Amino acid sequence: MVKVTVLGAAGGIGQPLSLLLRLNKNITELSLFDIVNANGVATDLSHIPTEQIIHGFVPKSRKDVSQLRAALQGADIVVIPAGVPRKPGMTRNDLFKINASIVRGLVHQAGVVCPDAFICVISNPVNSTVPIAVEELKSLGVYNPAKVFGVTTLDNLRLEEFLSTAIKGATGKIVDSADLRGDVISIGGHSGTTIVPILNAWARNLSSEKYDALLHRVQYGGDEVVKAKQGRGSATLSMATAGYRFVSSLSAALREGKTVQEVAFVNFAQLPGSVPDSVKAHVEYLSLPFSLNAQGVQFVRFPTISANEEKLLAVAVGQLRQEIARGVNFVNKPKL
Ligand SMILES: NC(=O)c1ccc[n+]([C@@H]2O[C@H](COP(=O)([O-])OP(=O)(O)OC[C@H]3O[C@@H](n4cnc5c(N)ncnc54)[C@H](O)[C@@H]3O)[C@@H](O)[C@H]2O)c1
Ligand SMILES: O=C(O)C[C@H](O)C(=O)O
Repeated sequence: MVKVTVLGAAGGIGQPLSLLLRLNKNITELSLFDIVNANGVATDLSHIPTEQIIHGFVPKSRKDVSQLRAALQGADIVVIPAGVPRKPGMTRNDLFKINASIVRGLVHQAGVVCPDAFICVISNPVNSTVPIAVEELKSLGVYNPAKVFGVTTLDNLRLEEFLSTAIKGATGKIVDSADLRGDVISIGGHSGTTIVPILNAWARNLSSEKYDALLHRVQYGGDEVVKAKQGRGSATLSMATAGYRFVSSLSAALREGKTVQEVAFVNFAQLPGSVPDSVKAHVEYLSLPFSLNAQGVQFVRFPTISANEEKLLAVAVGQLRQEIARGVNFVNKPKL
């Protein structure tokens, strides 16, 4: 049995993500929570014939946590796309003021109700909201580094798709983006220069101009969507696809007992792995590839990277340090 709870299920990401999760046979129960309309979304999805149990939960008042707790009861996986998205001209860090408290409040209840669950944070700024989740779980004494993730899968989807397109443009070769999965990966964080695409031998297909264009597109793919949506939000459908890819991997690990390979933003400091001391000296969090089973992350693998990618990572780490510290301080600031 695998129960998934989506917090923010009625939103632009929440709805298509919930639809995809509704169709996944490894997920036996789907619980949808939002401050608005989660019952409507759950009722709509409940008409799709599957064996899955589905329920929607909406708070009865501003202070009511009973519905959130009911939604979280028995959850194996908690996915959090709750919060505000960007508008043109904003950075992800501009969302901190609102989303930090939302994520902290939701993770607090998850830590109380389902402390063993996998926690998957989608809400931005991921580089700060994940440290917030971690510090909140630490304060409750239920933190398990093997089970808390920032969902950076969209950076990998973008890299696979944009690289496949760039190779076709540069060489005429057709490379199915599915064949790039796992071979090219975005590491680092989830914003601008903190995103570091690792291309392996595929880099040889691109001139330096084409490489620079690809790098910019992967690092600023989010801005491309925000601009195109003209004030009506940020990536939702591609993000739902990305979130689904990540959650379906976790579900397969839980239901089928598989060991899966995934990439996400993790606190690697206490996890077994091959992260070099030169990186560990600066940050405790990075998006990195890892193997995962039903107990969580088993081994974090630091990929082989080129000299140029090393330089990009140094820039990423400098920026990440500040964004991680902002999240940590938000939870640990002294109470006045
Ligand atoms: N990690 C990524 O790669 C990635 C990609 C795209 C978007 N995002 C982020 O995901 C978040 C959501 O984006 P969206 O487009 O779905 O926004 P949206 O506004 O369409 O949906 C957000 C939903 O969250 C709900 N919500 C707000 N406060 C809540 C609370 N306390 N409890 C439960 N639900 C609450 C809202 O009612 C709304 O339905 C944004 O922060 C966005 O920046 C992250
Ligand atoms: O760009 C955003 O604000 C949303 C998301 O983080 C993305 O990468 O598309």
